[in-house]
Amino acid sequence: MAAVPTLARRIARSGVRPLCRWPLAWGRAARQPPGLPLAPCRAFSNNKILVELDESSGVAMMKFKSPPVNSLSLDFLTEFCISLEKLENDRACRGVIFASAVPRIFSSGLDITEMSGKSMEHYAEFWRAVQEMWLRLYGSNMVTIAAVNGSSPAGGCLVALSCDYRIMVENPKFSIGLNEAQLGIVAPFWFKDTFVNVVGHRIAERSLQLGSLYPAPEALKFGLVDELVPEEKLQEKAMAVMAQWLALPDHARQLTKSMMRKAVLDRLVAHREEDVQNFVSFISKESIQKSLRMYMEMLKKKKS
Ligand SMILES: CC/C=C\C/C=C\C/C=C\C=C\CC(=O)SCCNC(=O)CCNC(=O)[C@H](O)C(C)(C)COP(=O)(O)OP(=O)(O)OC[C@H]1O[C@@H](n2cnc3c(N)ncnc32)[C@H](O)[C@@H]1OP(=O)(O)O
Repeated sequence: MAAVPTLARRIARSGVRPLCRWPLAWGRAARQPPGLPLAPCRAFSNNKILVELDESSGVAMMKFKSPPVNSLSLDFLTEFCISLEKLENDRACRGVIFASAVPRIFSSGLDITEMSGKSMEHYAEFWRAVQEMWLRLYGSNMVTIAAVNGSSPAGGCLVALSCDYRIMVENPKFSIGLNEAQLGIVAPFWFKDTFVNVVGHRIAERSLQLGSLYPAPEALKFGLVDELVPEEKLQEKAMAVMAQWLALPDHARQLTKSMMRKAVLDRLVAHREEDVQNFVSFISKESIQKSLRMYMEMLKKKKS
Protein backbone atom coordinates (compact mmCIF):
# COMPACT_ATOMS: atom_id res chain seq x y z
CA MET A 1 0.00 0.00 0.00
CA ALA A 2 3.11 2.15 -0.33
CA ALA A 3 1.63 4.63 -2.82
CA VAL A 4 -1.78 5.07 -1.19
CA PRO A 5 -0.58 8.28 0.53
CA THR A 6 -0.10 9.77 -2.95
CA LEU A 7 -3.86 10.06 -3.37
CA ALA A 8 -4.21 11.24 0.23
CA ARG A 9 -1.65 13.97 -0.51
CA ARG A 10 -3.51 14.97 -3.65
CA ILE A 11 -6.71 15.18 -1.63
CA ALA A 12 -4.98 17.29 1.03
CA ARG A 13 -3.40 19.60 -1.57
CA SER A 14 -6.53 20.11 -3.61
CA GLY A 15 -8.55 23.10 -2.42
CA VAL A 16 -12.32 22.97 -2.01
CA ARG A 17 -13.60 26.47 -2.54
CA PRO A 18 -16.67 27.62 -0.66
CA LEU A 19 -19.34 29.29 -2.80
CA CYS A 20 -22.03 31.68 -1.64
CA ARG A 21 -24.42 30.53 1.10
CA TRP A 22 -27.54 30.97 -1.04
CA PRO A 23 -26.79 29.29 -4.39
CA LEU A 24 -29.41 28.92 -7.07
CA ALA A 25 -28.26 25.69 -8.70
CA TRP A 26 -31.09 23.17 -9.24
CA GLY A 27 -33.62 26.00 -8.90
CA ARG A 28 -33.85 26.25 -5.12
CA ALA A 29 -35.18 29.78 -5.35
CA ALA A 30 -37.90 28.59 -7.71
CA ARG A 31 -39.03 25.93 -5.21
CA GLN A 32 -39.11 28.29 -2.22
CA PRO A 33 -42.58 29.61 -1.25
CA PRO A 34 -42.73 33.38 -1.90
CA GLY A 35 -42.08 35.60 1.10
CA LEU A 36 -40.18 32.98 3.10
CA PRO A 37 -36.42 33.16 3.63
CA LEU A 38 -34.47 30.49 1.80
CA ALA A 39 -33.78 27.37 3.88
CA PRO A 40 -30.16 27.09 4.99
CA CYS A 41 -27.99 25.82 2.19
CA ARG A 42 -24.27 25.36 1.78
CA ALA A 43 -22.43 25.03 -1.48
CA PHE A 44 -18.88 24.28 -2.44
CA SER A 45 -17.14 23.64 -5.69
CA ASN A 46 -13.83 22.68 -7.13
CA ASN A 47 -12.69 22.68 -10.74
CA LYS A 48 -14.81 19.72 -11.78
CA ILE A 49 -17.63 19.28 -9.30
CA LEU A 50 -20.35 21.49 -7.89
CA VAL A 51 -22.04 20.56 -4.62
CA GLU A 52 -25.03 22.13 -2.99
CA LEU A 53 -26.27 20.87 0.37
CA ASP A 54 -29.78 21.78 1.47
CA GLU A 55 -29.58 21.57 5.25
CA SER A 56 -33.32 21.53 5.76
CA SER A 57 -33.79 18.32 3.77
CA GLY A 58 -30.33 16.84 4.38
CA VAL A 59 -29.96 16.32 0.63
CA ALA A 60 -26.93 17.33 -1.44
CA MET A 61 -26.78 17.73 -5.21
CA MET A 62 -23.44 16.82 -6.73
CA LYS A 63 -23.07 17.95 -10.33
CA PHE A 64 -20.24 16.90 -12.60
CA LYS A 65 -18.92 19.82 -14.63
CA SER A 66 -15.90 18.62 -16.51
CA PRO A 67 -16.59 19.29 -20.20
CA PRO A 68 -16.59 18.04 -22.85
CA VAL A 69 -17.65 14.61 -21.51
CA ASN A 70 -17.07 14.40 -17.71
CA SER A 71 -14.35 11.81 -18.19
CA LEU A 72 -13.05 10.38 -14.92
CA SER A 73 -9.51 11.75 -14.95
CA LEU A 74 -7.16 11.58 -11.97
CA ASP A 75 -8.08 15.17 -11.08
CA PHE A 76 -11.79 14.46 -11.41
CA LEU A 77 -11.56 11.34 -9.23
CA THR A 78 -9.58 13.20 -6.58
CA GLU A 79 -12.11 16.01 -6.48
CA PHE A 80 -14.98 13.53 -6.42
CA CYS A 81 -13.45 11.78 -3.38
CA ILE A 82 -12.87 15.08 -1.59
CA SER A 83 -16.46 16.19 -2.18
CA LEU A 84 -17.93 12.86 -1.11
CA GLU A 85 -15.79 12.74 2.02
CA LYS A 86 -16.89 16.25 2.97
CA LEU A 87 -20.54 15.24 2.66
CA GLU A 88 -20.00 11.90 4.41
CA ASN A 89 -18.50 13.73 7.40
CA ASP A 90 -21.23 16.37 7.48
CA ARG A 91 -23.93 15.44 9.98
CA ALA A 92 -26.38 17.66 8.09
CA CYS A 93 -26.12 15.48 4.96
CA ARG A 94 -28.08 12.21 4.67
CA GLY A 95 -28.38 11.77 0.92
CA VAL A 96 -26.67 12.75 -2.34
CA ILE A 97 -28.06 13.04 -5.86
CA PHE A 98 -25.49 12.81 -8.65
CA ALA A 99 -26.13 14.45 -12.01
CA SER A 100 -24.20 16.08 -14.83
CA ALA A 101 -23.89 19.76 -15.59
CA VAL A 102 -22.71 18.85 -19.11
CA PRO A 103 -25.58 18.47 -21.61
CA ARG A 104 -26.24 14.94 -22.96
CA ILE A 105 -23.40 13.23 -21.06
CA PHE A 106 -23.57 11.89 -17.51
CA SER A 107 -19.96 10.64 -17.66
CA SER A 108 -17.92 9.11 -20.49
CA GLY A 109 -16.17 6.80 -18.03
CA LEU A 110 -12.53 6.54 -17.16
CA ASP A 111 -10.37 9.07 -18.94
CA ILE A 112 -8.68 7.01 -21.63
CA THR A 113 -5.79 9.47 -21.87
CA GLU A 114 -4.85 8.51 -18.27
CA MET A 115 -4.46 4.89 -19.42
CA SER A 116 -2.55 5.51 -22.62
CA GLY A 117 1.08 6.45 -23.22
CA LYS A 118 1.88 7.07 -19.54
CA SER A 119 4.35 5.55 -17.05
CA MET A 120 3.68 2.47 -14.90
CA GLU A 121 3.73 4.77 -11.82
CA HIS A 122 1.06 6.92 -13.38
CA TYR A 123 -1.16 3.90 -14.18
CA ALA A 124 -0.81 2.73 -10.57
CA GLU A 125 -1.70 6.14 -9.15
CA PHE A 126 -4.66 6.45 -11.50
CA TRP A 127 -5.99 3.00 -10.66
CA ARG A 128 -5.73 3.64 -6.90
CA ALA A 129 -7.86 6.74 -7.46
CA VAL A 130 -10.46 4.68 -9.39
CA GLN A 131 -10.55 2.13 -6.55
CA GLU A 132 -10.84 4.89 -3.96
CA MET A 133 -13.79 6.48 -5.77
CA TRP A 134 -15.66 3.17 -5.91
CA LEU A 135 -14.88 2.15 -2.31
CA ARG A 136 -16.17 5.49 -1.03
CA LEU A 137 -19.27 5.59 -3.24
CA TYR A 138 -20.33 1.93 -3.01
CA GLY A 139 -19.60 1.96 0.72
CA SER A 140 -21.27 5.29 1.43
CA ASN A 141 -23.56 5.52 4.45
CA MET A 142 -25.64 8.16 2.70
CA VAL A 143 -28.54 7.47 0.36
CA THR A 144 -27.10 7.83 -3.14
CA ILE A 145 -29.22 8.44 -6.23
CA ALA A 146 -27.89 8.70 -9.78
CA ALA A 147 -29.92 11.15 -11.88
CA VAL A 148 -28.53 9.95 -15.21
CA ASN A 149 -29.11 12.90 -17.53
CA GLY A 150 -27.01 11.68 -20.43
CA SER A 151 -24.93 8.83 -21.79
CA SER A 152 -23.03 6.82 -19.26
CA PRO A 153 -20.61 4.23 -20.64
CA ALA A 154 -18.15 2.08 -18.65
CA GLY A 155 -16.81 3.96 -15.60
CA GLY A 156 -19.78 6.36 -15.89
CA CYS A 157 -22.08 3.35 -15.65
CA LEU A 158 -20.07 2.14 -12.63
CA VAL A 159 -20.78 5.44 -10.85
CA ALA A 160 -24.51 4.95 -11.46
CA LEU A 161 -24.39 1.24 -10.53
CA SER A 162 -22.70 2.11 -7.24
CA CYS A 163 -25.62 4.27 -6.15
CA ASP A 164 -28.70 2.99 -4.31
CA TYR A 165 -31.11 4.00 -7.10
CA ARG A 166 -30.85 5.05 -10.75
CA ILE A 167 -33.24 7.36 -12.57
CA MET A 168 -32.46 8.02 -16.23
CA VAL A 169 -33.76 10.50 -18.76
CA GLU A 170 -36.03 8.56 -21.17
CA ASN A 171 -34.18 9.74 -24.30
CA PRO A 172 -33.22 6.62 -26.37
CA LYS A 173 -30.15 8.50 -27.63
CA PHE A 174 -28.66 8.24 -24.12
CA SER A 175 -27.00 4.89 -23.53
CA ILE A 176 -25.53 3.13 -20.52
CA GLY A 177 -23.54 -0.04 -19.91
CA LEU A 178 -20.15 -1.57 -19.25
CA ASN A 179 -18.66 -1.51 -22.76
CA GLU A 180 -15.03 -2.20 -21.79
CA ALA A 181 -14.79 -5.22 -24.12
CA GLN A 182 -15.42 -2.91 -27.10
CA LEU A 183 -12.21 -1.08 -26.20
CA GLY A 184 -10.29 -4.36 -25.98
CA ILE A 185 -10.06 -4.07 -22.20
CA VAL A 186 -11.65 -6.05 -19.39
CA ALA A 187 -13.91 -4.76 -16.62
CA PRO A 188 -12.16 -5.65 -13.34
CA PHE A 189 -13.81 -8.06 -10.89
CA TRP A 190 -15.28 -5.31 -8.71
CA PHE A 191 -16.97 -3.57 -11.68
CA LYS A 192 -18.38 -7.01 -12.53
CA ASP A 193 -19.48 -7.69 -8.93
CA THR A 194 -21.27 -4.34 -8.76
CA PHE A 195 -22.99 -5.06 -12.08
CA VAL A 196 -24.04 -8.58 -11.04
CA ASN A 197 -25.53 -7.19 -7.81
CA VAL A 198 -27.79 -4.92 -9.86
CA VAL A 199 -28.80 -6.99 -12.91
CA GLY A 200 -27.99 -10.61 -11.99
CA HIS A 201 -25.34 -13.02 -13.26
CA ARG A 202 -26.69 -14.04 -16.67
CA ILE A 203 -27.39 -10.54 -17.96
CA ALA A 204 -24.08 -9.28 -16.56
CA GLU A 205 -22.14 -12.11 -18.20
CA ARG A 206 -23.68 -11.56 -21.63
CA SER A 207 -23.45 -7.75 -21.42
CA LEU A 208 -19.82 -7.80 -20.28
CA GLN A 209 -18.70 -10.26 -22.95
CA LEU A 210 -20.40 -8.22 -25.67
CA GLY A 211 -19.47 -4.84 -24.16
CA SER A 212 -23.10 -3.84 -24.60
CA LEU A 213 -24.33 -0.28 -24.33
CA TYR A 214 -28.10 -0.01 -23.89
CA PRO A 215 -30.36 2.87 -24.91
CA ALA A 216 -32.26 4.10 -21.82
CA PRO A 217 -35.55 2.21 -22.60
CA GLU A 218 -33.61 -1.08 -23.02
CA ALA A 219 -31.68 -0.49 -19.78
CA LEU A 220 -34.98 -0.09 -17.92
CA LYS A 221 -36.28 -3.44 -19.17
CA PHE A 222 -33.72 -5.51 -17.23
CA GLY A 223 -33.21 -3.22 -14.25
CA LEU A 224 -29.94 -1.56 -15.17
CA VAL A 225 -31.83 1.64 -14.34
CA ASP A 226 -34.81 1.75 -11.99
CA GLU A 227 -37.00 4.23 -13.84
CA LEU A 228 -37.13 6.66 -16.75
CA VAL A 229 -38.47 10.20 -16.72
CA PRO A 230 -38.62 13.13 -19.14
CA GLU A 231 -35.57 15.37 -18.67
CA GLU A 232 -37.60 18.21 -17.15
CA LYS A 233 -38.96 15.88 -14.44
CA LEU A 234 -35.62 14.38 -13.44
CA GLN A 235 -34.81 16.65 -10.52
CA GLU A 236 -38.31 16.48 -9.08
CA LYS A 237 -38.35 12.69 -9.36
CA ALA A 238 -34.91 12.31 -7.77
CA MET A 239 -36.01 14.49 -4.84
CA ALA A 240 -39.21 12.47 -4.41
CA VAL A 241 -37.35 9.13 -4.41
CA MET A 242 -34.80 10.56 -2.00
CA ALA A 243 -37.57 11.65 0.40
CA GLN A 244 -38.95 8.10 0.31
CA TRP A 245 -35.59 6.58 1.20
CA LEU A 246 -34.87 9.19 3.88
CA ALA A 247 -38.19 8.47 5.58
CA LEU A 248 -36.61 5.35 7.08
CA PRO A 249 -34.38 5.41 10.16
CA ASP A 250 -30.77 5.85 9.01
CA HIS A 251 -29.30 3.08 11.17
CA ALA A 252 -31.64 0.39 9.77
CA ARG A 253 -31.08 1.42 6.18
CA GLN A 254 -27.31 1.79 6.63
CA LEU A 255 -26.87 -1.61 8.30
CA THR A 256 -28.95 -3.25 5.58
CA LYS A 257 -26.92 -1.56 2.83
CA SER A 258 -23.67 -2.59 4.47
CA MET A 259 -24.91 -6.19 4.85
CA MET A 260 -25.77 -6.33 1.12
CA ARG A 261 -22.50 -4.76 -0.10
CA LYS A 262 -19.88 -5.83 2.44
CA ALA A 263 -18.64 -9.00 0.73
CA VAL A 264 -18.01 -7.18 -2.53
CA LEU A 265 -16.30 -4.23 -0.84
CA ASP A 266 -14.17 -6.50 1.35
CA ARG A 267 -13.01 -8.43 -1.68
CA LEU A 268 -11.38 -5.37 -3.23
CA VAL A 269 -10.01 -4.16 0.12
CA ALA A 270 -8.35 -7.55 0.61
CA HIS A 271 -6.86 -7.58 -2.91
CA ARG A 272 -6.32 -3.92 -3.53
CA GLU A 273 -2.60 -3.91 -4.26
CA GLU A 274 -2.86 -7.08 -6.35
CA ASP A 275 -5.62 -5.41 -8.37
CA VAL A 276 -3.36 -2.37 -8.97
CA GLN A 277 -0.54 -4.61 -10.17
CA ASN A 278 -2.94 -6.54 -12.45
CA PHE A 279 -4.19 -3.31 -13.95
CA VAL A 280 -0.70 -1.92 -14.50
CA SER A 281 0.61 -5.04 -16.19
CA PHE A 282 -2.54 -5.38 -18.30
CA ILE A 283 -2.81 -1.78 -19.43
CA SER A 284 0.87 -1.36 -20.22
CA LYS A 285 0.90 -4.26 -22.71
CA GLU A 286 1.62 -2.94 -26.21
CA SER A 287 -1.41 -4.81 -27.64
CA ILE A 288 -3.74 -3.09 -25.13
CA GLN A 289 -2.15 0.30 -25.72
CA LYS A 290 -2.71 -0.21 -29.45
CA SER A 291 -6.40 -1.02 -28.87
CA LEU A 292 -6.84 2.14 -26.79
CA ARG A 293 -5.13 4.30 -29.44
CA MET A 294 -7.36 2.84 -32.14
CA TYR A 295 -10.46 3.47 -30.01
CA MET A 296 -9.49 7.11 -29.47
CA GLU A 297 -8.88 7.49 -33.21
CA MET A 298 -12.30 5.97 -33.89
CA LEU A 299 -13.89 8.56 -31.54
CA LYS A 300 -12.15 11.37 -33.40
CA LYS A 301 -13.06 10.00 -36.87
CA LYS A 302 -16.72 9.68 -35.87
CA LYS A 303 -16.81 13.50 -35.70
CA SER A 304 -15.44 14.13 -39.19
C1 LIG B 1 -7.28 -8.75 -16.39
C2 LIG B 1 -7.97 -7.56 -15.85
C3 LIG B 1 -7.15 -6.81 -14.92
C4 LIG B 1 -7.37 -5.55 -14.59
C5 LIG B 1 -8.37 -4.66 -15.23
C6 LIG B 1 -7.84 -4.13 -16.46
C7 LIG B 1 -8.36 -3.18 -17.16
C8 LIG B 1 -9.57 -2.42 -16.85
C9 LIG B 1 -9.34 -1.13 -17.41
C10 LIG B 1 -10.12 -0.14 -17.56
C11 LIG B 1 -11.52 0.01 -17.36
C12 LIG B 1 -12.03 1.11 -17.94
C13 LIG B 1 -13.41 1.54 -17.85
C14 LIG B 1 -13.68 2.80 -18.67
O1 LIG B 1 -14.41 3.63 -18.22
S1 LIG B 1 -12.90 2.99 -20.18
C15 LIG B 1 -13.70 4.38 -20.92
C16 LIG B 1 -14.85 3.93 -21.75
N1 LIG B 1 -15.57 5.05 -22.29
C17 LIG B 1 -16.09 5.05 -23.50
O2 LIG B 1 -16.04 4.08 -24.23
C18 LIG B 1 -16.77 6.31 -23.93
C19 LIG B 1 -16.11 6.87 -25.13
N2 LIG B 1 -16.76 8.11 -25.54
C20 LIG B 1 -17.92 8.15 -26.25
O3 LIG B 1 -18.52 7.15 -26.56
C21 LIG B 1 -18.41 9.49 -26.62
O4 LIG B 1 -17.36 10.40 -26.47
C22 LIG B 1 -19.61 9.99 -25.76
C23 LIG B 1 -20.86 9.17 -26.10
C24 LIG B 1 -19.31 9.91 -24.27
C25 LIG B 1 -19.86 11.48 -26.12
O5 LIG B 1 -20.02 11.59 -27.53
P1 LIG B 1 -19.94 13.05 -28.20
O6 LIG B 1 -20.16 12.84 -29.66
O7 LIG B 1 -20.78 14.00 -27.49
O8 LIG B 1 -18.44 13.52 -27.92
P2 LIG B 1 -17.11 13.05 -28.63
O9 LIG B 1 -16.84 13.94 -29.80
O10 LIG B 1 -17.11 11.59 -28.89
O11 LIG B 1 -16.02 13.33 -27.49
C26 LIG B 1 -15.59 14.65 -27.16
C27 LIG B 1 -14.12 14.58 -26.82
O12 LIG B 1 -13.98 13.81 -25.62
C28 LIG B 1 -13.06 12.72 -25.86
N3 LIG B 1 -13.46 11.58 -25.03
C29 LIG B 1 -14.64 10.94 -25.05
N4 LIG B 1 -14.67 9.98 -24.12
C30 LIG B 1 -13.48 10.01 -23.51
C31 LIG B 1 -12.89 9.23 -22.46
N5 LIG B 1 -13.55 8.25 -21.83
N6 LIG B 1 -11.65 9.54 -22.08
C32 LIG B 1 -10.94 10.53 -22.68
N7 LIG B 1 -11.44 11.29 -23.68
C33 LIG B 1 -12.71 11.03 -24.09
C34 LIG B 1 -13.20 12.46 -27.35
O13 LIG B 1 -12.08 11.78 -27.83
C35 LIG B 1 -13.31 13.87 -27.87
O14 LIG B 1 -12.01 14.44 -27.87
P3 LIG B 1 -11.54 15.48 -29.02
O15 LIG B 1 -12.50 16.63 -28.93
O16 LIG B 1 -11.64 14.74 -30.33
O17 LIG B 1 -10.14 15.83 -28.65
